[in-house]
This record gives sequence, C-alpha cells and structure tokens, in this order.
Amino acid sequence: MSSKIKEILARSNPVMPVLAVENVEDAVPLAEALKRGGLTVLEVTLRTKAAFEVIKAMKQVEGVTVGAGTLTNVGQLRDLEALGTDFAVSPGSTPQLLEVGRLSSVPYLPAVSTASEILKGMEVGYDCFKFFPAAVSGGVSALKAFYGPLPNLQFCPTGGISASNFREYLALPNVACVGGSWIVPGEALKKRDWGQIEALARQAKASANAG
Ligand SMILES: O=C(O)C(=O)C[C@H](O)[C@H](O)COP(=O)(O)O
Repeated sequence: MSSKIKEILARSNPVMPVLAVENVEDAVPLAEALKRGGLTVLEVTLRTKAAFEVIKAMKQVEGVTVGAGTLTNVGQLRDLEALGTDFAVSPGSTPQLLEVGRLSSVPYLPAVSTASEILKGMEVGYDCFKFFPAAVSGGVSALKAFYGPLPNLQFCPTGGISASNFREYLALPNVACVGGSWIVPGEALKKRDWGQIEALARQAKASANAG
C-alpha cells in the first residue's frame, strides 16, 4: 500500500492541488486547467456535497490522477473504492483507518503531526504520510527533526503551505510532494477563471522543478 501511494506522490508530481469544488460543472474545466498547467495529481476534498460527483467527472479527464481528501471514516473509503478513486487522504489517522486503509484497493495516505502518530502508522506498515497541519505543527523544522531518528519515511506536508514557502519543503529529503489550496483560490474558482488557475499551476510546477 505505501508503495502505491509513493508512486502517486513521487517527485515528478511535486505539487498537489487541494480542491473544494461545489459545482460538478466545474470539475472537468478545473481538472483540464490544472493539467494544462502541468499538475495532474489532484486531491478533491470531501468537504462539499458534490465531491463524489466531482471525482467521477474528473476521472474522465485523461492523464489526471484523482484522489479524495478529508477522509474521516471507513464508510467513505468503501464508497471511494466503489467509485474507483485513485487514492485517498485523511487529515489525521485512527487505528481503524490505518488497518482498513492498508488493505484497501484505494492507495491510502493517512496524516500525522507528531512522532508518536508516525510510530503508530509505522507499526501497521506505513512509511508515507501526509503531515498536517504542516505550518502550525512545526513546518520545515519539524520535518527536519523527524528525519533524524526516522530517515526512511516520506511526507506530503499540507496546511498553511503557499507559493512563497513550498520550495523550502520540497528541498527536504523526506518530502515527496506538497499539497495546498493556494493553486486554486476560491475567488478564481467562483469566477471560473481557468486562465488564472492554469497560470498558478504552471508557476508552481516550474518553480518546483527549478528547485
Ligand atoms: O480537507 C482536508 O482533507 C485536509 O486535510 C485539509 C487540507 O489538506 C488543507 O486544509 C489544505 O490546506 P491549505 O493549503 O492551507 O488550505
């Protein structure tokens, strides 16, 4: 399981837009804009009523890997399995999610913010985690500190990451990719400004590759 998620969150996909999409009609144009900008691994949070329909619609866009975020219980994971979602991400982790996620057909990324949570995940076999909420949990300094005793892990930090600081995270040896909502500002989505979203994606991709 961890290896499948690591393939998805590889350094070739350094920035993962975290999306909250209210209108299913926006799903395809949004995924296409992000793809034109060079970002093809997308996390659709389950924060909106339309989220499952949005995932289904985005999966029609060729070359885009569509995961679900905000996974908080096993029931949702079962629904995502039925939908054929490409991966699933939680904002935290529970013993039940870790256990069920390990065996799921949907590659699963649990989140941690402390060393003890990391150890609990490792006990079940995980070596790849979301680090959430990254900025308020110590940011780059915390990830550097985890690297000392636990160098064989990979993280996807998310939460409080922006255009101005994401490269500091990507420079760390234990960061596979970063996630964030800054690529798709709420206003741009509301205005259906696909050009701006494409430009923000392109900028992030270029800047990540330059690092
Ligand atoms: O909804 C979820 O599944 C989450 O876990 C939280 C999101 O990943 C972060 O809220 C994104 O953080 P920002 O980039 O600071 O907006």
